[in-house]
Amino acid sequence: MDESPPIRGTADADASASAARGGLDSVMSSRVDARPDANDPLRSALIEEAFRQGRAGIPMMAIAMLGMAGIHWLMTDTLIEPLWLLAGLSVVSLRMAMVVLHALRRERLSIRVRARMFEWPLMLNSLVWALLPVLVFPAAEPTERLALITIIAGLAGGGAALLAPVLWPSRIYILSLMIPASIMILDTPGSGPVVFILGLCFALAALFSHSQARNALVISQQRLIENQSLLGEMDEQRVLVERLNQELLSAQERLLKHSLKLETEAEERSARMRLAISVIENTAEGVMVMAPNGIVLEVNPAFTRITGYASEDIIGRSASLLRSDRHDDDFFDLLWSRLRSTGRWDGEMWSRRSNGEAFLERRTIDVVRDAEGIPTHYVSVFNDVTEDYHKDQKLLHQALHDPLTGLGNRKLLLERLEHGIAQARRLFRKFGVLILDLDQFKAVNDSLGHHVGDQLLCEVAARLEGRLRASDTLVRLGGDEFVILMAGLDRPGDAAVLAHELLDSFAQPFELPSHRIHMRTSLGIAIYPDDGTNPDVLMKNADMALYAAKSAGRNAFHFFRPVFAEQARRRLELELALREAVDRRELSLHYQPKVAASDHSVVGFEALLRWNRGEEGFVPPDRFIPVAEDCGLIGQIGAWVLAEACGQVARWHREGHGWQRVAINVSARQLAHDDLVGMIREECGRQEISPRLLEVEVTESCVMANPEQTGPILKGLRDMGVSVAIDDFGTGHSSLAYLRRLPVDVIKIDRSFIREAGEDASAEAIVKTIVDLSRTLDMGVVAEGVETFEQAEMLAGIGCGILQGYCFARPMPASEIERRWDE
Ligand SMILES: Nc1nc2c(ncn2[C@@H]2O[C@@H]3COP(=O)(O)O[C@H]4[C@@H](O)[C@H](n5cnc6c(=O)[nH]c(N)nc65)O[C@@H]4COP(=O)(O)O[C@H]3[C@H]2O)c(=O)[nH]1
Repeated sequence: MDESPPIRGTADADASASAARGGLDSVMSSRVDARPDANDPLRSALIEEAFRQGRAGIPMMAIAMLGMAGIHWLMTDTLIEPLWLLAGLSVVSLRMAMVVLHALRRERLSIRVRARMFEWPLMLNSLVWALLPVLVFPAAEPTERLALITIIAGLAGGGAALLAPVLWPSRIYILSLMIPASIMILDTPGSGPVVFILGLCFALAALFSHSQARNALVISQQRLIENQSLLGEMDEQRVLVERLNQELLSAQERLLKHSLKLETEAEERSARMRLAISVIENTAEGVMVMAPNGIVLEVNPAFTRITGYASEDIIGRSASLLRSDRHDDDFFDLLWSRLRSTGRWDGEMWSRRSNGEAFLERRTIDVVRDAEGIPTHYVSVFNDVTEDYHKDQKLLHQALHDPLTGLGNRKLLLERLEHGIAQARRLFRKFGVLILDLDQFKAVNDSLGHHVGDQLLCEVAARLEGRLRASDTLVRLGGDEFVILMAGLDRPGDAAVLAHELLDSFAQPFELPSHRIHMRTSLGIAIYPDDGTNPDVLMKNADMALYAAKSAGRNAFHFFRPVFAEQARRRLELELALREAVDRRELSLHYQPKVAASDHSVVGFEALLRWNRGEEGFVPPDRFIPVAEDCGLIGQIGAWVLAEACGQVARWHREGHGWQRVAINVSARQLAHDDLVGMIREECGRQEISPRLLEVEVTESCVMANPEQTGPILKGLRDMGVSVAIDDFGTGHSSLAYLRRLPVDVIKIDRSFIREAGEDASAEAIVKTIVDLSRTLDMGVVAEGVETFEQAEMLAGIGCGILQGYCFARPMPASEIERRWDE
């Protein structure tokens, strides 16, 4: 068989059809399938058509066979016809089986197999038909032959149409029917040659009509295929279009969603933008946006509020307009280099407002860059911290300065000391520390009130400051203590010069709004590095020098001497021992009688404190009482003295000695700090003795230092019945006006006057004056330190009623008193 025409696309379908119409050759060249797996839709369609037409032709074929065999068999009654019929029907069955098989398995079979399934049974069928004339004609009658050939011709004609889908098997089929029959009829008498020729002609006509039918079928199949292909393509296009439509729809949907999202985002962005703008507009911090060249592009209202520049005054101008002269170029170089390297600068800087006023701002500058990282803007956010700065400065000043005088305080002193020492060490210079303490300042404070005391301190501070160099430092340590640091000393003598000047400056009284006050001062001086190389040691040594100056009689200055340290050490030792002495009961009271000048009878006793340190013997009260006063032990000791003396008075009274008063000594500190009146009342209550049996001796200097404070206390004592005596009278500077007003019962003339009275007429005159004074003031008078009978006589002569002294008895323990006076 020839090659079947290739399947053409839609574009050349018409050309293919005309080619098919154009000639038998082209049609003949179409065959069912020459290649095993050729994917040939035309061939496939022709095979399909062949099977389809076969479904109608094959039953007809079976009927024709039955008819032919039946007719002839009835006439001849031989076995040939049944056998032929059997063979024929077998072939027909085979073809039918192929038809069914094809219908069922068509999809899985190749075109070639499908073609063979149709062609080969057809060839067998052709053979069966070719045998029929050969088997039947020799014995058949002429009419019978004519009838058979007519039927055969009919079958051949029908096959020409029905077998149009296949080419050569159809032609073989037609020729197999017509050629044997025509040949076998040739010897038929009469009509044989004519029928022979007619049979050949019919065979040719059948072949021709088969070609025509096939040609038409091929063309129609091709068109059908083309149409189907077109339909398929159309379907594909439609599917494609639908898919595209779907994609378009979903793209539209996505686009819609995206645009909605973009719209939402744009709305959100614009809302955020509005919010950001409103934040920037309303923030308390100044905001300034600058171009990379420093030109201001935008500012917010806070900027205007802080700097005073309205936006129209600053926008378009250089930000350097705000620059103050408080930073040098190095500052700004550092700022820009930090900004360039890190993208941000933050810190504090001084800027200038539009009115020229400098202000401190805490500023952050950020670099804004584009996608390529090139700076496009600088955004500066700042707030005015000038007020905070001034507050901090004020706090710092407060932390380092004395609020009353405005001078530096202890903290500043330590800072300056450290700095001064470091500097002196570096420059190999000396450095002076002068501690200054006002003499009797407490008296001013107590007598005139703290307000006046404060005024005095301010005046003192101002006077001291006026005497110092700028390089010196003056601080107030607290109370009435001042410290001067003298930097850059060449020799210690320079400090002495200043000390002299300062002492001299105190010669003039201080004029306060309501008072004129004479005030003196004492100074202690320590020199770096001679007297110490660290602040603590220098301060301690200067303090010791001050103590020495005060001990030496005040209104003086002292340089530190190592001996002071030794004295201080001993003092400290004494203090520690005294603390233990109280616990160890090393303290005791001795009693010295007071006698009547008239008959030397005992009228009372003075209780005098004794400290027996065992192996070291008795420590004089003059040594340890100032220590007890300084270290605060005097309160505890005084309470013990009071209790002990009251207890002794109670015992003596219980024992019926009948002695009168016992005097106890009370220090200035006890008067100032303890509730003396309450203590005595309580103690008398506890011992069940009358306060009238007690006398309190207070030194004249203590009373006169602060008569306003001591006056009420003494009055309280007197109101209770306690007798009040002024001790060491004549040594202090008693104001007669005060003395008159003070609630005093007894004046004790200091023993120094008594001692001198016998030798010095003026001393005797003083004693007489005091005695007269006491009489005038209606006070008792006691002469202490009476050592001789001459003194006793003289005192009795001038009217001194009571005498006390070694002349009569030394201070002695209570047991000794009892033993001597009981005798
Ligand atoms: N040269 C000489 N001295 C005589 C004579 N008669 C008495 N004295 C001494 O004179 C001092 C009198 O006491 P004061 O003037 O109150 O002076 C006392 C007093 O101010 C203080 N004192 C003594 N005991 C106490 C006490 O318990 N409390 C307080 N706060 N001070 C006391 O210690 C000072 C010294 O006391 P004392 O050493 O006991 O010295 C006593 C006494 O022993 C004499 O004829 N010649």
